[in-house]
Amino acid sequence: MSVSHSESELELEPLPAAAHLLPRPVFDYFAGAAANEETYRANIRAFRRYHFLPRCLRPVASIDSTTTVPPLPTLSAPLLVAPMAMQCMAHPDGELAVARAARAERLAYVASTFATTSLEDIAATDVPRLFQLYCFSDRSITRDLIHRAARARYSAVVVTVDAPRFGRRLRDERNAFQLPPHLSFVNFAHLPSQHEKTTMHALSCRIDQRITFDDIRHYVKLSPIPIWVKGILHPSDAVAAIEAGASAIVVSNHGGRQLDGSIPALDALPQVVAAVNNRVPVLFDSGVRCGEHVVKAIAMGAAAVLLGRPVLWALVEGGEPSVRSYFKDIKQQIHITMKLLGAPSIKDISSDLVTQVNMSKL
Ligand SMILES: Cc1cc2nc3c(=O)[nH]c(=O)nc-3n(C[C@H](O)[C@H](O)[C@H](O)COP(=O)(O)O)c2cc1C
Ligand SMILES: CCCCC(=O)C(=O)O
Repeated sequence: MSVSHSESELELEPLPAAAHLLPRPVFDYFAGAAANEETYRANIRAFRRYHFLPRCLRPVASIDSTTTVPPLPTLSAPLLVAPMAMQCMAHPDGELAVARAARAERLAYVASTFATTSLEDIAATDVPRLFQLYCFSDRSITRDLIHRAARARYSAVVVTVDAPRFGRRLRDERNAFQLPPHLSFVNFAHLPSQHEKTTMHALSCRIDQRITFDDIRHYVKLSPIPIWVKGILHPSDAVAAIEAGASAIVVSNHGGRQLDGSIPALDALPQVVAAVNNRVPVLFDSGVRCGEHVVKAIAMGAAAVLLGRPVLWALVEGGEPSVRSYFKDIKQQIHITMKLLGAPSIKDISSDLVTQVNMSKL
């Protein structure tokens, strides 16, 4: 029997309640991905191809999921909130609600360059924090953002390298998606042009399409705080980023929002981990939907995982309390998974505890 496209989508990821609470163009911006959204779906499906190979009779009465990814303070679990733009479209409290929930649960927050709350106001929540940076052709803007992040005591700057331009997002094109008029890109409040402060296209046109690893080297020298690189899939790029001075790598395909047809991020992880060879922490995002996914990524070499869209759905549903209860839920899922896997601490989640299904035998 043939399954209709929408039924197979629902099996992959049930439609979040947020779908009914948001204006269609906003929901589509959050949920959507590039072109045919194949990579988006493949990211989530990839987790089904890796299975746990649990160990038994190990002492699991107490589970410790605390994790340290320098230079962040110790986290209660290996979880960060992925940088996601324009969170005030999801809820009036936007970035502040998510940051406060993360702080309460001792998780870290990555603030987007294109946030609708200033990086200084996010810092005032005192959440363990990183600042995600898009590099602009006008280098004074980029330098200014780095120095502001350092002054606001962000632990590191996370440079996104998979978006020299934004992906071909057909839903946004169809909806002529724009930031709603009551919001603006407040990190750019000082720019003279009102148009640029409020128009996604105008700002994104300013992203530097010529940056190379030499520029990463340049920003590493210039930055008072460490530089991480987000959006790596190719192992050679991971090595080049480390040689340029990156202190951590985030394996990600931007949740399928950039190059459709890219490898599922989970499939890219083991080779990057092997190439990095413990020189710096490797983090992971794209398609993580539950605690079991987090533990699989850790077993495959990730030091920690960034949570994307599910955080937005919780934010839409009920602001800070809903985000906090989402964090509690996923931490509980991680604890149960670790217990049943026979891995009482994060360092016990070794690579032999996950095995890839041999597709030819299925
Ligand atoms: C609505 C939305 C906005 C995003 N904005 C940014 C951003 O400003 N900077 C960035 O580096 N990544 C951004 N991302 C990508 C996320 O950081 C992350 O890589 C992605 O959400 C992971 O995929 P998942 O949500 O399917 O798990 C965004 C993702 C979404 C869904
Ligand atoms: C203009 C904001 C774009 C943020 C982004 O990276 C994304 O939507 O994926």
